[in-house]
Amino acid sequence: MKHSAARYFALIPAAGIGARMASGCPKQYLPIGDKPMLRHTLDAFLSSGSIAHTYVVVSARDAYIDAIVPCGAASVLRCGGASRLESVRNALRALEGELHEHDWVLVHDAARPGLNAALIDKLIATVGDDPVGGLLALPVVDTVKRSGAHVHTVARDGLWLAQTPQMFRYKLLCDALAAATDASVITDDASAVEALGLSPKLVEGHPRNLKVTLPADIRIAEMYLAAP
Ligand SMILES: Nc1ccn([C@@H]2O[C@H](COP(=O)(O)OP(=O)(O)OP(=O)(O)O)[C@@H](O)[C@H]2O)c(=O)n1
Ligand SMILES: C[C@](O)(CO)[C@H](O)COP(=O)(O)O
Repeated sequence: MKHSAARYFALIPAAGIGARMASGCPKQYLPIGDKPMLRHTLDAFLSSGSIAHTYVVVSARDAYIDAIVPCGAASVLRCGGASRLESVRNALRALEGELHEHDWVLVHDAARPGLNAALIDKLIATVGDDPVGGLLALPVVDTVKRSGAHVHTVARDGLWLAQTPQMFRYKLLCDALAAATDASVITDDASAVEALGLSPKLVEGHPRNLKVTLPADIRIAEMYLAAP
């Protein structure tokens, strides 16, 4: 349920280099169908009536973003860091004084262009006024193996694959990320909140909201984005 007094802001970390994609430019600027990946992601928030404003965080040297963001449609924060954690933390610091402590922040990977307004509204409605927050995620459907000296199966009951957006109130998210030290362990916003002993709500997302990480993911994203 969306609360009329609540305000919802989107924060899109887009300061990565896409090393695993191994393309000529940062993957968030690769074309998917008729427009760059990041533009698809941005348009999902611009098409949602629930989002008061969208912020995109990029590296200080980013040479692509100005051609992507329609004038005034979103705010570009040139404070990207060496990790996703640092980029989000830097962006939250840059928004101090602009966001109120109870404002909701939906952090969403630029690399997940399949997001749509329906998934955004589902997350907002399902989280409601939860005291912690929540994230889109998918229940694991395959059998999971852990590699090592003796390969073994991990029980998949209760296992989910985290997606984004991950939504938390501004102050809680700032506090959680300020306390986070190891970007190799804190690989999403929810894990920083969990490290405080809190339990975010898991909201079932959709396979279309995949993270475009490897070259083969481009075709999958194109398929989903070609369908209305
Ligand atoms: N220093 C970083 C690293 C990542 N990201 C963003 O976090 C999201 C998820 O990260 P990932 O898919 O890993 O993107 P990259 O880090 O660019 O990919 P790779 O790990 O292959 O380099 C992406 O939208 C990416 O732009 C970011 O804002 N700042
Ligand atoms: C935030 C995330 O997309 C949730 O699954 C994921 O942790 C990002 O990982 P990456 O290594 O930064 O792509």
